[in-house]
Parts: sequence; structure tokens; C-alpha cells
Amino acid sequence: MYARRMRGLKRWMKWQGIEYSDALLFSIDNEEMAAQPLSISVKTLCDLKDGDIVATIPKQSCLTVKTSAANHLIEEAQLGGYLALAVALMYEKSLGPQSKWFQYLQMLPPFEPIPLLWSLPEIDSLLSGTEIHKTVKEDKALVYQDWKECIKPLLGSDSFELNADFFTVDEYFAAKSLIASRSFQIDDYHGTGMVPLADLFNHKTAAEDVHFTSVSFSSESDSDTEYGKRDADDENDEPRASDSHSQTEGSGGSELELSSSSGTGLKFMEMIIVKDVKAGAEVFNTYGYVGNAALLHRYGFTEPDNPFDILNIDLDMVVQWSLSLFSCRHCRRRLSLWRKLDYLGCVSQDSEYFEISLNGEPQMELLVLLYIMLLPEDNYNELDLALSSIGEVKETPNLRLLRKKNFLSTEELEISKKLLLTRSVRQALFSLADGRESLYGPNTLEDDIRSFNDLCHATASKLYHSLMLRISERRIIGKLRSFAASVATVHWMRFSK
Ligand SMILES: C[S@@+](CC[C@H](N)C(=O)[O-])C[C@H]1O[C@@H](n2cnc3c(N)ncnc32)[C@H](O)[C@@H]1O
Repeated sequence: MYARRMRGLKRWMKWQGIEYSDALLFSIDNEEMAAQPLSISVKTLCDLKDGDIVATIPKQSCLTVKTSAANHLIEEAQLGGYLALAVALMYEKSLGPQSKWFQYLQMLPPFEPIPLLWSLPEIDSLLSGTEIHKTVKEDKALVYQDWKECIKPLLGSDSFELNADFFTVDEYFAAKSLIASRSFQIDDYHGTGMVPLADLFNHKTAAEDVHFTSVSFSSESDSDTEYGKRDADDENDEPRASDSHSQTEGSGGSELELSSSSGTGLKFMEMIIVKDVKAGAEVFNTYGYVGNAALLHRYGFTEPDNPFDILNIDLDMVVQWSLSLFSCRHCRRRLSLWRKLDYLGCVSQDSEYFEISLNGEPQMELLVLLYIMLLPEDNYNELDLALSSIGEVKETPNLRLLRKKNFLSTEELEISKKLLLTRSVRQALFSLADGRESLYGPNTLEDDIRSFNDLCHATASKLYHSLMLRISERRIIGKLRSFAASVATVHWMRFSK
């Protein structure tokens, strides 16, 4: 059945002017597993060389708000962002064989089993403690709210004549999951859309084989715009929050690696090989330089040993730790002194948090906060006085240590970090590690690893990926403990001069 649909898709791509190399093989990996959603990968039948162009995709063949037959409806209903694209997708599905994308839609999975589509008990049992537990629950509520406020009213309207069966809340969640896992930012005019062929490539972290380039008719070499990679520090690499229309854009769209700032003049996108690929191998794209939390959140899978994994500790947890040792007044004053020194954690929506890197190193801001919380009262008063003085501020050793300008050079930063790692700060890091670990519930890391090793990936995909995420995060907690156990070797001399 799938082979016939695949032939239909290939014929359709030809009609649409989508050209691709004969070397590309679209392989259905799990055809015999009827209960599983279809899984396609792209392989190469012969050696591919760096620079080979393996596909050309006209933008007109992409399913976007601009190209969809739902364009007028979407404009009239004043829908925007990913919500509008979801309506376009649902609308095209509702047209059946009348849709320009019928053969393309026939090969799409009905949905992608990303956590947004998991039941609440599944989310609570599989994701608790992980970086995405709270976000996924919030996403679920917001997506439902979007449907109720923006899509449901369209169903009762005579002017739109929508087939309600294709616009149910379940269909909306399904459309959101497909957009999250396989939409691309095309250009300013088309916005985000579904890009046939490009969305068949699987992801490999930081080891992709193809990039995308937008090509103009007139001057190809001048106007090429690279799409393949994001900068490692691209802020879009984190799950994002809403835009103007929908509050749930972060959960709805991922913008796979095809983004462009190009204008409307560029009519095609090209897929270019960026490193040699041997015959028979899979050809991978990259969906961005992101850790397992973001991969699971947006695309429904994780990777072992992901170098972009990270762990966060909420400011709330630090405050709770502090309240377990000190009075409320103490905590408030110390926190405000930390802010007076111009410190801030990472901020996302309504939460403030600190990052712990893959190798277990806490963000400098966290070390400074712990140090201030634990300062003896005399030192705190001295520091507070120095900061409150009008006119010339009296430099004290602590002020010199804690001022942000000391962290500008790598050498000073490393020295400061070691000085901040007093015995009590290290003890505090252990307590925070314990607190963060307790969020995962009663199962230990060893229990998780044992369950993971006993699993069959193919039949227990949700459990497999959620365990992979828990294990990746808990290993970082282990490294945080090792970091806290490391002994500082720098002396105060430098700062007390
Ligand atoms: C853009 S599609 C890629 C093509 C897809 N395999 C298909 O069958 O159409 C993205 C989806 O492919 C799957 N996928 C991509 N890369 C993967 C990987 N490295 N490991 C597991 N699943 C992956 C995930 O289900 C993801 O949501």
C-alpha cells in the first residue's frame, strides 16, 4: 500500500516541478510493522560529493498559508502564525483528492507522537522532573484554548462551509504535531510551511549531510542564502513562546533547517550535499543544534550522547534551598543585593533559571547568588554598604570578586569561579543537585538505566525517549556533584590586594 502511495508522491513531485537526484532512495523503514506510524528515511544509492545538488524544490509546491486554497478563509478569519498554517493543513486534508497536495498528504503520517499529543497521565508519569514536563502541560492547555477560541467558531459560520470532521480538536493537535516536527521557515513572504521532499530527511545532531539554499532565477550565485545550519548560540534553538496571534507558537512550530531571510524573488530551494556520503548510507539533515529536551519536545525523539544537552535549576528552587537555612528577610536581602550587582538568571516566559552545562558546570550567576546567600553577616553588611555608598564606591575584596567586570576575561572568570567555590557553596550545590534529582520521583538513575536497557525501542517509543531524556539530564546532575566535589586551589591574595 505504501509503495503505491510512494509512487503517487513521486509522480506528484514531478508535476510540481520538484526535481531530485536519481541517487536518492526514499526508504520505508517499518512497512511490516502495521501498528507503527510510517517511518521514511532518505538513503543514497551512489557516492555523493560535497557540493552536489541533490534536489530543487519550487516554493510554489510548498503548502503554506499563501499557497493554500484556505488563504482567503485564513485572511478573513484574521488568523496568523502557526495556527494559520494548521488551518491551511487541515483545510487541504478536508479537500481530499481536490487538494493540490493530495498525494503529498497521503504520505504524511496522520500525526507525529510528540509529547504534546501524549495523555496527561503519560506526561506526568514519563516526563516528571524533566525540562519539558511543565512546558508540555502548558502547551496542551494553550493549544486547546487556541482551538476553542479561534477554530471552533469557524465551524458554525456559514461563510466558511468547513467540513467539521477535519477541524476537530484532535485534528488540530495532529496538525500542530506535524507542523512542529516538519515545517520549515521558507521566506518572509511564504512564512512557515510544509516542504515536500525536504521533510523526508531525518536528523543527526551536528553531523548533517545536506544544507538548503534559496536560488534566484536571475543571479543564482549572488543571491544564494544558506539554510543548512543554525549558529550554535541561535536563540531559536530553545523551545519558544508565543507570537502575536497564538500563545502556543513555541509548541506548534519548529522551523526545520530551511530558514531564509530571502525575499520573494527566490523561487526555488536547493538541497546541497555538504560532506561526502558513501553509497548505501542515510543522508541526514540537522534540525538545529539542540539538546534532547528540545528534540523530544518538538520532534518526538532523542539521541544518545547529545552534546547539546543541558540542565536547568529554577531560581525558585534556589530560594527554597535558602529558606531552608535562613530567614525570609535574609533571603530577600541577599537576592536583592545579587540583583543590585546586576545579575539575572536565564529568563523564559514567567520563570528564571540557571543552566548547568553538559559537563556539570553551573552558570556563574548561580555561583554568585549562592556565595552571596552564604556570606557571613559582617561581609554582607560591608558589601551592602559599599554598594549603597554615594559617590566613590569603596572596593572590598568581596566586591572585587563579585563584580561582573571581573568575568570578562576567561582567566579572571576561571579564578573567580574557583574563589566562589567555597566549602559552603559546594555544599549548596550538592543540596541543589539533590533537590533537582528529587523531581524525577522515587526511581534512581540506576533504575532508569536498567529500565532503558530492558526496553524494546520500536514498541515502547514514548518510554524509550522519555527515559533517554531523564538519563541524559540525571547524568548532568551527577556531573554537577563532581563539579561541587572538585577542590578550589586559588587563593584570595589576588582579590585582597
Ligand atoms: C521531518 S520528519 C523526517 C522524516 C520522517 N522520518 C518520515 O517518516 O517522514 C521528522 C520526524 O522524523 C523522525 N526522526 C527524524 N530524525 C530522527 C532520528 N534521528 N531519530 C528518530 N526519529 C527521527 C521523528 O519522528 C521526527 O518527528
